[in-house]
Amino acid sequence: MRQYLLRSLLLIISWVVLWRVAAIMEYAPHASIWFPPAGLTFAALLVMRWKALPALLVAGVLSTLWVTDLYGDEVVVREAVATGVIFGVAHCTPYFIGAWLLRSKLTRLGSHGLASTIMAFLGIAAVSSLFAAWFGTEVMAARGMLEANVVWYTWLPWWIGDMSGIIVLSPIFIGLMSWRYQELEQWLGGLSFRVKTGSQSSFVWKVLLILVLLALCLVLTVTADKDEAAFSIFFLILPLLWVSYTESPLNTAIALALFSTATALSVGLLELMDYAIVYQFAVTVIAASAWFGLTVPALIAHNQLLTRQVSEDGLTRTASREHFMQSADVLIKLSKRQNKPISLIMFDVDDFKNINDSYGHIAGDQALVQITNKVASALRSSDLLGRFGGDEFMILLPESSVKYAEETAERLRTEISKTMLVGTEHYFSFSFGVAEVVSNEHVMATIDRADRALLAAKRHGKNRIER
Ligand SMILES: Nc1nc2c(ncn2[C@@H]2O[C@H](COP(=O)(O)OP(=O)(O)OP(=O)(O)O)[C@@H](O)[C@H]2O)c(=O)[nH]1
Repeated sequence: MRQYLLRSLLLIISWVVLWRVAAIMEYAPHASIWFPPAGLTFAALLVMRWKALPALLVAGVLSTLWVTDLYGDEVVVREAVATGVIFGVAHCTPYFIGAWLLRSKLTRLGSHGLASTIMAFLGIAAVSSLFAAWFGTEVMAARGMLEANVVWYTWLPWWIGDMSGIIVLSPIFIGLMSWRYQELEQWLGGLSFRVKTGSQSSFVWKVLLILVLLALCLVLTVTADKDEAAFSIFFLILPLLWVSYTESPLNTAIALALFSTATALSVGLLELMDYAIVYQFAVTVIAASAWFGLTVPALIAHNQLLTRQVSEDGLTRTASREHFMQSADVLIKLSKRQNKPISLIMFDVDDFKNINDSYGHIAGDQALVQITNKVASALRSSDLLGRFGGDEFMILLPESSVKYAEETAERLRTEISKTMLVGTEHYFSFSFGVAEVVSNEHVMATIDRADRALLAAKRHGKNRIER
């Protein structure tokens, strides 16, 4: 309970402070370039659910009391409190529904849905902020805080301000909260806001570059005083996408927060109110694109993982059978074009079943890993080692005659016969079958001949090489 009260108090203070900061950046009555409290409301409702509502309502009341003071309105405190509660309900209801929808979608998506997570977040942010702006302006008009004839032109910037507040800032608030609410990470679709250790200097340089470019765009707009100059801010999408491709989600969230705060503050300081809507759209569009940018490294990493899973044997990390066949096909064609010999070794662990039976299957697995590591370290980097299945492996030796392949097999046989299964006194032994790829032969035909030679080695007493 104490922890809940402390969290609620922190939420109220943060919300009111952010609201006051946004009020400094107002460019139309009740509409600022971007509205950070909307981002906090959305993040709080997403993470704390209904438990965030009391604190948000209190924050709504406090800000209403303050706004009447800021605008110099003469309002009875009791009336202002009632307005605050109604405003709080109008503000929270759309975000509560939006956060609930996003949360239930995220829990269904699991850990591979980063692109869908981001798409759902952006869509829900746009729709829920639309309703929040509509309800908010209607409440203010109904309570006499906004004249009916200005509702329309207040509503649109309010919407864009709230939307950019959510799109730009909710992720950083969610990130900060995810340090306390660890279960969050499970349903962020692979988005991790954990602080990465290591040098941050390249990130700092990127942020400085973004701020310098932003300053140049703003100076250009002040000097030229033309729409075309104001629109130059959209070029900042490039460095911000660069950040999202190369940095962690937390750093992307920090860069977006700094960029948007600097933009919003500058519009007020440099009196660029005529172009405020351009900056609002720029901040929102750039943030939305940057969030999508985050999916690219995640998709690449996922792709690499899948590629590794299909090209490597899961246990021994040697080439999978499919990958071996594909690579062998290419290597054989290359050798034939260069008129160079290419050979194949098949080998099988002798009496491997005994290892499983005597020491268990886990020890059998470890034996396979130990054996393949040993064999791989004794081969050239151009040789290809693959698992045919069970305890049977194959090696393709480019630029090698059958004689060289036999010598290699003998070297491996001698080496292996001196090797013991870790933790036991069991010495390994292998049988080998060797064959050279003859012209225009498919790799399967060579494998078949090498396999028959291997069977002959087994028949002739094992721990030997046959050709
Ligand atoms: N631990 C473990 N065992 C495996 C794996 N794949 C296959 N095996 C077992 O390996 C054994 C292979 O036996 P065989 O090749 O038929 O016979 P062997 O005991 O090696 O005898 P020879 O080949 O005649 O020397 C079987 O008992 C399989 O169950 C694996 O990935 N891990």
